[in-house]
Amino acid sequence: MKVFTAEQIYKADKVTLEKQQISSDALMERAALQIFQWMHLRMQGAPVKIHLFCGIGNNGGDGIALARHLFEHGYEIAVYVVKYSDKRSKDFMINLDRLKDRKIWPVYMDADTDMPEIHPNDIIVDAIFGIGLNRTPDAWVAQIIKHLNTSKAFILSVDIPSGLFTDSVPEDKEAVIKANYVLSFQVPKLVFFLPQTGIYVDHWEVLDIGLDTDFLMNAKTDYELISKNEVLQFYRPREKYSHKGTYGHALIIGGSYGKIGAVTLASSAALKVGSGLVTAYVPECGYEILQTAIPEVMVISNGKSNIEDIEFDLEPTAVGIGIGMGTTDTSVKALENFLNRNKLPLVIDADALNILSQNQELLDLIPEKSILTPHPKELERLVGKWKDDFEKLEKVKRFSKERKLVVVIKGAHTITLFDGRGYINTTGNPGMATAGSGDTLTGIITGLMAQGYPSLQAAIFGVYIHGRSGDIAIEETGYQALIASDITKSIGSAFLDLFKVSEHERSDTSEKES
Ligand SMILES: NC(=O)C1=CN([C@@H]2O[C@H](COP(=O)(O)OP(=O)(O)OC[C@H]3O[C@@H](n4cnc5c(N)ncnc54)[C@H](O)[C@@H]3O)[C@@H](O)[C@H]2O)[C@@H](O)CC1
Ligand SMILES: Nc1ncnc2c1ncn2[C@@H]1O[C@H](COP(=O)(O)OP(=O)(O)O)[C@@H](O)[C@H]1O
Ligand SMILES: [K+]
Repeated sequence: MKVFTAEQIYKADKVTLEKQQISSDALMERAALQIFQWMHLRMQGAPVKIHLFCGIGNNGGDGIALARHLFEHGYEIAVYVVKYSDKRSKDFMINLDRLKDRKIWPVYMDADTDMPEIHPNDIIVDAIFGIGLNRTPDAWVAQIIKHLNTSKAFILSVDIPSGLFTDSVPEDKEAVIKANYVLSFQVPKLVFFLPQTGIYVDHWEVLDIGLDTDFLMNAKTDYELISKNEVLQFYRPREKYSHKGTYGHALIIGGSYGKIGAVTLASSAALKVGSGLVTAYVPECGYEILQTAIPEVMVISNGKSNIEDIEFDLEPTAVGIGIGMGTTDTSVKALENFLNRNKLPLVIDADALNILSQNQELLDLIPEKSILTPHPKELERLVGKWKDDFEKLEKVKRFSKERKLVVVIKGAHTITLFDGRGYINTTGNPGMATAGSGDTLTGIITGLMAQGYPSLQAAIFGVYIHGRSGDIAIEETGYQALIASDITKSIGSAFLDLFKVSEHERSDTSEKES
């Protein structure tokens, strides 16, 4: 699913009005009806008080139109107009008149109005600001937002939490609605997925308001959301007359005394995603451990106490390097010598990333389309500090484009960047914030590359499968007890899940068939 900028949404809006020959008021009505139906389906007329806080722009207009539908279906409503400006939008006015025609009189709120009483069991509809927010709300509006946030009532935001910009981080962290649910029109917004702004969105859902399909299909976006649909096209089935040689040979290089577990985790994950052969290259201390822990993995030991040189006479189809290998001078030399000889695109993680950060000239030796998988600290060492999440994305985009590398920014929503475009993952959970889960990811991506998945696909698909495996694993373990090897154990279920049809999709099909 594409992620549009605010400009693209306004453009889609304009194109839709022209192509469908409808008024902007009709589009607002569609939007309001969609929200109403969403609420009505869940509430079924429940006698819960609904407080609608509306601004004076089109987001406010949506809220006012929604109030009318709720009223006509017997819901108990209270409508507030937050008068943060005199420039009321045309469609806001049209809908306000419709409300007054039904003898509903909103409470007009300005800097002097007392805060309304809200019971924790009430529902709040937040339609104060939408994607048109262009400066920090005034202090008294921020006060209202704080009041709503502390009310403990369920908050449903229309389109975007009020106070959240679409392209920057809020200055006043308190002046943003913390939404329990956001109903976003047609497309999700980038801010739903970044650590500094995603905290304002507990859950989100897209409502189809019938924007022009051609525009939506053809628009080029900087970001794309990656769910099952997007990765299914990458999946490569197994061939009947294939053999293990068909599925490549993954080589995992890393480990040091006390950190052989990292290589063990990565190697078993590479096997579990289907790599035909997997070899681990480790220092002497890792030899017996690996041979005992995973009988399916072949092991090469350099006979030394650390990764001092990297030499082997096999022909891997993909190499994952860096996990647990340390950053001593000997490891640096070993990496440099290896990079001088290597031609294959690599998966580079952990200590190999740290070595590159400290010896940036080595970056020139990395083959194009290699994959870097930094967590936030490793990323900072690599590209320097950033002011906020937006600057981080721009910095990494530039870095990845200049060097023609795939960069996987790990986090709650891992973002894979390549060639100026970002792919936002939707699987995974906080249970995965646990030792070794990154090593598992390195193994998964290397295992996919070994089978011939092009590097960008291997990264996007690997991140998806890693997160999905974690999601399946917590069904058994819960968040706290999830450990990295549980992720690996669930990789098989994550592959099977790719082809499962959800209840939701099944009912869609049967509706179409009947
Ligand atoms: N294509 C779509 O997605 C549709 C969008 N609609 C709604 O339209 C919204 C956008 O509407 P608008 O462009 O009117 O913008 P908003 O309703 O977000 O904001 C209203 C106006 O307030 C002004 N403003 C911005 N920040 C302010 C501040 N801090 N203090 C005071 N004034 C401020 C701006 O000039 C802005 O135009 C969307 O979020 C959505 O809810 C729907 O009505 C239907 C279709
Ligand atoms: N809160 C979270 N939600 C979803 N995924 C997470 C979360 N925290 C961590 N992860 C995932 O777990 C992995 C952690 O990687 P990393 O920090 O390198 O771990 P380690 O170094 O212990 O192996 C990443 O793939 C990251 O996306
Ligand atoms: K809003």
